[in-house]
Amino acid sequence: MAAKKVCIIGSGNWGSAIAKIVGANAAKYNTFENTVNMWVFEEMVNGRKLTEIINTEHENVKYLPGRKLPPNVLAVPDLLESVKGADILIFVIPHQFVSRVCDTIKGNIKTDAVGMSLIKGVDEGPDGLKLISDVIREKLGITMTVLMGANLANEVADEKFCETTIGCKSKAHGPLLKELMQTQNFRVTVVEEADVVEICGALKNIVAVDDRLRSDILHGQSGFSRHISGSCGVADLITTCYGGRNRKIGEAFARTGKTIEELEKELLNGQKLQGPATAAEVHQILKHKNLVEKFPLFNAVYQICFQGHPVKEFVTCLQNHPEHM
Ligand SMILES: NC(=O)C1=CN([C@@H]2O[C@H](COP(=O)(O)OP(=O)(O)OC[C@H]3O[C@@H](n4cnc5c(N)ncnc54)[C@H](O)[C@@H]3O)[C@@H](O)[C@H]2O)C=CC1
Ligand SMILES: O=C(CO)COP(=O)(O)O
Repeated sequence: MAAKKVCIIGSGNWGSAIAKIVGANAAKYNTFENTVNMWVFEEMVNGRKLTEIINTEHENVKYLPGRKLPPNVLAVPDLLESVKGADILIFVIPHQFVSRVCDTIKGNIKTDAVGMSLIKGVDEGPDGLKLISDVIREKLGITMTVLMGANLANEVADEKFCETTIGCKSKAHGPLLKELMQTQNFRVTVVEEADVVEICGALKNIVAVDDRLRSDILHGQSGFSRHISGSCGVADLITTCYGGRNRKIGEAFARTGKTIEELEKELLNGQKLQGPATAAEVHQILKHKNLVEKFPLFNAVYQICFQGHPVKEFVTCLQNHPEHM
């Protein structure tokens, strides 16, 4: 069987951490072509192109400083060139950019390529909530899988032990993707319920902004029960609430009174928050379905982030939680 060509679409904090793993596994296993393309949204860093820095110093000095990437990870600034001939496409960009990226590569990828989304976020479709993997599947017509878990990019890049969950409906793709992603310190469980895995990853970011751990995510959504104990479930919720960027900005927002945009610029050096945008998207979806009252935590996060409600008002949403009425 011909070796599979892998392309990573994205090179931010998580994209670069994943490139470290994927590059090492591609070099180790004959299943994969040695060179792994990584699409980089080109920018200048200290007067040099980021792609040039990555390809000479093997480090993404802006988004994952201090950690070396394997030399077989090739930074490619041209999106179409990066995906050319790829059998496995790993999508790992902030969710607000996914539609544009898919529109660009549509018709220029292998029709039998398999996609794996590491993107945590949602979109709004005509019937309500739309998964990002569905956006990609619809736009590109390829088989989609997801990988989500309690994974902080810097810790994964530092090879701290953690687990992750691949959601993959196809029995053929599961072992292939596991071989590509698993290391001694990044342990992969493959499950069939890809939708559950993905929705857990997307919604926990809203809770993390709130800087408090609550279980609203689970209310009335019994389909979650099987995987909630996996890495993609409560473990991810806890991890993000303690150590993630959404938590960091949420806390600074409450302390300083600055806007989310100001804090993102000030504290994240180009990295993108997913929680506030997801809160806004979920709010729209719930509003259209007359379900806002059933999700008081999501609503409170939305009102505090976007409607100027005071942070202290958060407790009101718990005092008036439907469960207590
Ligand atoms: N960072 C983390 O610890 C983890 C992140 N994720 C998820 O992975 C996804 C990607 O996150 P990160 O890699 O951390 O990204 P990031 O937060 O570091 O975002 C910065 C990236 O966005 C790119 N970018 C900026 N403007 C762009 C544009 N107009 N079009 C395309 N790309 C543009 C930048 O070049 C950079 O590569 C998100 O959905 C996030 O929730 C999932 C697990 C862990
Ligand atoms: O998804 C993550 C951890 O699993 C990262 O969360 P943040 O985007 O809040 O850093």
